[in-house]
Amino acid sequence: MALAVGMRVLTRALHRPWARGLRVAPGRTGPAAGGGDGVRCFGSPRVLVEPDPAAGVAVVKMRNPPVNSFSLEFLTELLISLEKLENDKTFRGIILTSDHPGIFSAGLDLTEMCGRKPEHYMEYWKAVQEMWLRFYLSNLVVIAAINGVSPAGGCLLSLTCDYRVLANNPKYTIGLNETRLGIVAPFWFKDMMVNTVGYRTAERALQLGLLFPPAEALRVGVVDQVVPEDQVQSTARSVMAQWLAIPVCRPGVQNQGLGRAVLSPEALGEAPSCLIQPLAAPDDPWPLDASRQSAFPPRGLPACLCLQAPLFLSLVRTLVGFGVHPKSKRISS
Ligand SMILES: CC/C=C\CCC/C=C/C(=O)SCCNC(=O)CCNC(=O)[C@H](O)C(C)(C)COP(=O)(O)OP(=O)(O)OC[C@H]1O[C@@H](n2cnc3c(N)ncnc32)[C@H](O)[C@@H]1OP(=O)(O)O
Repeated sequence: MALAVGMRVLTRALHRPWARGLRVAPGRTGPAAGGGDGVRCFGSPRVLVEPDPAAGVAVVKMRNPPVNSFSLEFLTELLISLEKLENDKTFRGIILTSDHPGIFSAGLDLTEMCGRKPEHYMEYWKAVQEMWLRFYLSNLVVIAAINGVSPAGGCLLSLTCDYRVLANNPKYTIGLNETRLGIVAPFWFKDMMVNTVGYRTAERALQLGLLFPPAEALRVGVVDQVVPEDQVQSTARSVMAQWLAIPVCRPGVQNQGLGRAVLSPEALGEAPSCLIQPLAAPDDPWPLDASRQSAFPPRGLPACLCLQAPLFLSLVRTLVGFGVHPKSKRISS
């Protein structure tokens, strides 16, 4: 199904350039409607923040219809909300969830990744990386209350969190399914999965592009807890309370070298530039660019999903050389 949707979206974007960027999220700008106990919600058109200052927690709800895909606008608003909360000493934790139960996030916005100018790909890719790094390195405790399907980038976002609670609905699958779309998960997606579920499970999951239903997701460890749908929020709240009872939870874990394992001190220093380069060097248009599709057309894949040589190398590195990337060595050491 994901493959079919991916193709549909890409084809549509290539043929209807006028439609790009027109998905407007409904909702309020500036301060939003009042929350419970007289506390005001705030946020932006695509991200709603429901603060609970007494608990030191804010619920961050993604609302970028129809599927909470990571458009550039959405990523920007999400990061601004995160920064606001980080800069406000009232808050020590956030619960990340979707405002549309049924879909946590469809991941990267496929319409951002084709038919655009190279500068756009650079900007978009930087925003994706920024999202990953900022959530992964946040000084706030982040709990994912996953109330819907969560493929690819949606899964990545939840992997940046300290704890994942998934609603027990067989439709709510989660995983890195990129290979099913004929694209490859960047090595840092892979590293996040390796850190979470271990090497062999991650290897198989990425190669086959597996989307795990709840029971399976729990078994392999992609999520930490599976609960009835109506208990996702309350469970996330109690987990948060547990974390916040630890005086220095996030920094403490980092100092012990337990969490945030992908980002060793060296990796942190070099992350932004070294991550951008492999996929979007200035003279190397985005691999999905329709104008450069002929170099590597794997049989059975539509032209718009064909990989270019640099991406192909990256694919080989991920699939065949799983674990030989320098960053993987850092993880296992
Ligand atoms: C070369 C690239 C290099 C590196 C990138 C690698 C990393 C990539 C990471 C990613 O995240 S890629 C994106 C992967 N995402 C998916 O595979 C999800 C695809 N979507 C779905 O499976 C389903 O849409 C769904 C999320 C399960 C929801 O299903 P539902 O039946 O509820 O809705 P429907 O399929 O009808 O979709 C509604 C609407 O939304 C559009 N859509 C869906 N996904 C995306 C998306 N990722 N980006 C942009 N738009 C998306 C879909 O086309 C429909 O639009 P329409 O109503 O106008 O037809």
